[in-house]
Amino acid sequence: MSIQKGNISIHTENIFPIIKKWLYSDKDIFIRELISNGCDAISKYKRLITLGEINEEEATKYKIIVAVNKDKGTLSFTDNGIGMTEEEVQKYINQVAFSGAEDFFNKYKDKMEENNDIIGHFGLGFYSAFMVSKKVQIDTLSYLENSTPIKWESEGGIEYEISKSEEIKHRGTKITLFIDDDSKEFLNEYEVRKVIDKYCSFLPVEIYIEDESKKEDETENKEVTPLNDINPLWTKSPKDCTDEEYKDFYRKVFNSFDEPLFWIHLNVDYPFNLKGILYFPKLKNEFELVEGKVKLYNNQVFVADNIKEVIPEFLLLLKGVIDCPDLPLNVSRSFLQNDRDVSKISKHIVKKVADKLKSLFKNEREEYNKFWDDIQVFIKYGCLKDEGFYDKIKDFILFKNISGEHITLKDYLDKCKEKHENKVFYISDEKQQSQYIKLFKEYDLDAVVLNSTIDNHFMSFIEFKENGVKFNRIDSDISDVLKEKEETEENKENKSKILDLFNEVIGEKIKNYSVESLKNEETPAIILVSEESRRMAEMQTRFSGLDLGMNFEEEKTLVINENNPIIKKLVSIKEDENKKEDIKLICNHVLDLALLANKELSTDELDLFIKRSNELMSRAILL
Ligand SMILES: Nc1ncnc2c1ncn2[C@@H]1O[C@H](COP(=O)(O)OP(=O)(O)OP(=O)(O)O)[C@@H](O)[C@H]1O
Repeated sequence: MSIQKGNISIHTENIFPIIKKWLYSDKDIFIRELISNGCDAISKYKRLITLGEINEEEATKYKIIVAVNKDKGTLSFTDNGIGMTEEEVQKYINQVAFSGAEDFFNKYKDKMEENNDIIGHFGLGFYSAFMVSKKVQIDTLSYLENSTPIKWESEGGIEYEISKSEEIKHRGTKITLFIDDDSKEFLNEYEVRKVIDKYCSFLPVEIYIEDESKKEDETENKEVTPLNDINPLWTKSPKDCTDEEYKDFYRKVFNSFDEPLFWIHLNVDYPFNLKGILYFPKLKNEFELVEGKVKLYNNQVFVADNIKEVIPEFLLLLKGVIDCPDLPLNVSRSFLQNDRDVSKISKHIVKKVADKLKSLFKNEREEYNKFWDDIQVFIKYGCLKDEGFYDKIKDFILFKNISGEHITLKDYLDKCKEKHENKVFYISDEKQQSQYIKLFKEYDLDAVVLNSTIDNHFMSFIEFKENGVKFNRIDSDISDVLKEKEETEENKENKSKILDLFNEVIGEKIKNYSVESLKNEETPAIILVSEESRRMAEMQTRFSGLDLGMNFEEEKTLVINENNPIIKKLVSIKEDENKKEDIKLICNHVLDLALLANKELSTDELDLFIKRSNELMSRAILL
């Protein structure tokens, strides 16, 4: 055949330098594009065999070979797929591939200054080869009988030359890139491997890498294994996968040493195609949350991590892989945002997650209880982000109670209905509130542990969603709950004596006083803080510097235990003039001990407390 020359039909002469500059940050995608093209060519060939159009050659091993050659400055991609005839090169390379580049340019030329995260999702296909090459050469031989091997060459992507190829002897295509001086990293086998690992780890055709500049003896005894896994676990049917396989896959894909708690294998054929595995990792602390990663694939080709248009934001705390062949993933993100199928997929994923939680709750409750501490932050976050998710899983939300059991809100409310209807008592700090927990146990009351940062929001959210339900911290006003018996006249009189005494000695330092007969005689008094005032005060601290219009202080009640021997004694010596000083010291000390058990004392309060303790000791010994 004679040599043909031509001009690629590109109207915008300077399109290439612009695209090249613009694509700079994502330029490694050309490797993904060229390998995917090879993979497509092999799939097309296989399809023709299935259709009976061609007879399968014996023992064909379909593969793509990526070869770096530092000496020649080339990087090549060879496949044994369908190949191209001269007409096809004219049509697909000169017209299709280049019109793709032109479309790209036209579509985004107005957005040149915007961020460039759409670039990786726009399939520039074959044209992307020019991002790193000064010259690109195609050698191809079509599967059709008596085809002529074709060589296509272009420097700079504007002009091309077609001639007969001397290089290619077998069916398939070899794309050779003569790497530009500013892209020399792609002549490094290790660098190329890294990019293949990133994008092509699960491509359905085996990929091999060779370094042609290495001497024969350097490569001789090396075991040749493909770089990718052509049958990743998500492509298998869930019933054929073992737990060990799921865990291995997790460790391999996410380079994690930890074990996932459980996983969901997504396998949808209708109304859209979706396959994938979502793992629930152990999330011991809230700061780890940012590490989640959901990798999105399009027919086993990696597209991007964490595309929030497809995967609801809160699920990005999980780790996983999603393969959506139906998604137009090579278009811009703004397109994805407005695509109805995309939002359907996202809803479907949320539903599957909810179904899995339900099934664990119903069928593996013991295990579910164990997982709860690890997944609770994720679930609560999900509920806050997506009310629909909350509605689906609200009956499977667990609360750990003071006996260490995991119960649902309904369990709790049913159990406590008689004593405090619709009121949920909670513990925000088990150590600090231990005195109150003890008290609750003595009274056979229950409280739940809600001690992570997200719990404050979560409680308000449940109060908003579940009409009438109120959360009260365990040290909030519990006097009603503690009241056990009817008051007698004698009782009342005694109470008012105690109240008078404390009012007189301590006065307005404490807003409210109350006297109760607590079961445990040892404790002289406890402090209770009104739930509302505490929430307001906390909000004020959180938004410190913000003027909320008034100054919120915690509203405290000192609950004095009339059963305590010290309190009893105080009442009996109340009128004794000689004991006035002792009474004052002890009343103040009772208050400080109660405050101390509730929260740390302020510096001034602590100062006074220490002074008084010393005085009390010296009085006990010296008087
Ligand atoms: N290795 C190959 N073997 C056979 N045909 C190829 C090969 N590479 C490219 N082609 C042909 O050239 C066409 C254009 O390729 P290009 O990568 O630009 O676009 P595409 O693959 O169709 O779409 P995309 O933009 O998603 O990559 C392909 O559709 C295919 O017909």
